[in-house]
Amino acid sequence: MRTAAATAVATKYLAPDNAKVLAIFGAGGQARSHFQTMNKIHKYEEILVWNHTTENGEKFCKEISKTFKNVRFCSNAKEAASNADVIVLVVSSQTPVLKGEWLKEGVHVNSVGACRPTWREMDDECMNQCELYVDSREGALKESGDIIMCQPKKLINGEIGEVIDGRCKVDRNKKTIFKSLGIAAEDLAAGHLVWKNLGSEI
Ligand SMILES: NC(=O)C1=CN([C@@H]2O[C@H](COP(=O)(O)OP(=O)(O)OC[C@H]3O[C@@H](n4cnc5c(N)ncnc54)[C@H](O)[C@@H]3O)[C@@H](O)[C@H]2O)C=CC1
Ligand SMILES: O=C([O-])C1=[NH+]CCC1
Repeated sequence: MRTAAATAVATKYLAPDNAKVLAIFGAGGQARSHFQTMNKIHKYEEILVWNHTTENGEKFCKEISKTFKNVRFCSNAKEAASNADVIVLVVSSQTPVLKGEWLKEGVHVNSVGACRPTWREMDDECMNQCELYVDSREGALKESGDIIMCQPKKLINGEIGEVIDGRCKVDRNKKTIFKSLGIAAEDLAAGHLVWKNLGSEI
C-alpha cells in the first residue's frame, strides 16, 4: 500500500486537476492497491485496464466493478493509453508497454514497474515527450532502465519531495512522468502509521 500511496501523492502534485480517465496497465497486487489509492486523488469518470493476459485483466475489472461501475478492459494498450489523463504502469515487463505516440496532451504517467537497470516499461519517445520526476535521483540513476537506457540521455526535472516543498515548479499542462522505485522514507511513514494506530494494543 505504501507504493500506491506514494503514487497517489505524486499524482496529486503532477497530474492535471480535472483528470477524468485513469488507465491501469497491469492486474496484479500493485494494480489492486493503486486502484484503492488513486480514487482518493481524483473523482475518475472511467477506469481503463490493460493487461498482457486477457483473463487476468478481465478478472481484475470484474473485481473492481463492485465498487467502481465504469471500468472497462482494453485488449489494446493504445486504446487505454490514448484516452487516459492519468496512467499507472504496474507491470512486470522488461520491455516497453507504453509508447509516446499514444499520449494525450497533459497526461501524467506513474511508472511503478521496471525497477531494474536493464528493464523498461516506457519507450524513448514516451520518456522524451515528458517532464521527468523521481522519488530519488540517486536511486533512479542506478536502478531505472527507462532512465539509464533512454536515448538521447534523459534529464531528471526533480525529485517529488522538491515539488512538494516548492523548490521545483511544475507545469501541469505538460506531459509528466513520476518514476517510482521505492525509498526508505515511504517505509518509515508506513511503519509510523501502523505504530500510531496500534495505540494501546502493544
Ligand atoms: N516502485 C516501487 O516501489 C515498487 C515496484 N514494484 C514493481 O511493480 C510491478 C508490479 O508488481 P505486482 O503488482 O506486485 O506484481 P504481480 O506479479 O502481482 O503483477 C504483475 C503484473 O504484470 C503483468 N506482466 C507480467 N509479465 C509481463 C510482461 N512481460 N508484459 C506485460 N505485463 C506483464 C502480469 O500480468 C501482472 O498483471 C513489479 O515490476 C514490481 O517489481 C513493486 C513494489 C514496489
Ligand atoms: O521499494 C520496493 O519495495 C521495491 N522497489 C522495486 C521492487 C520493490
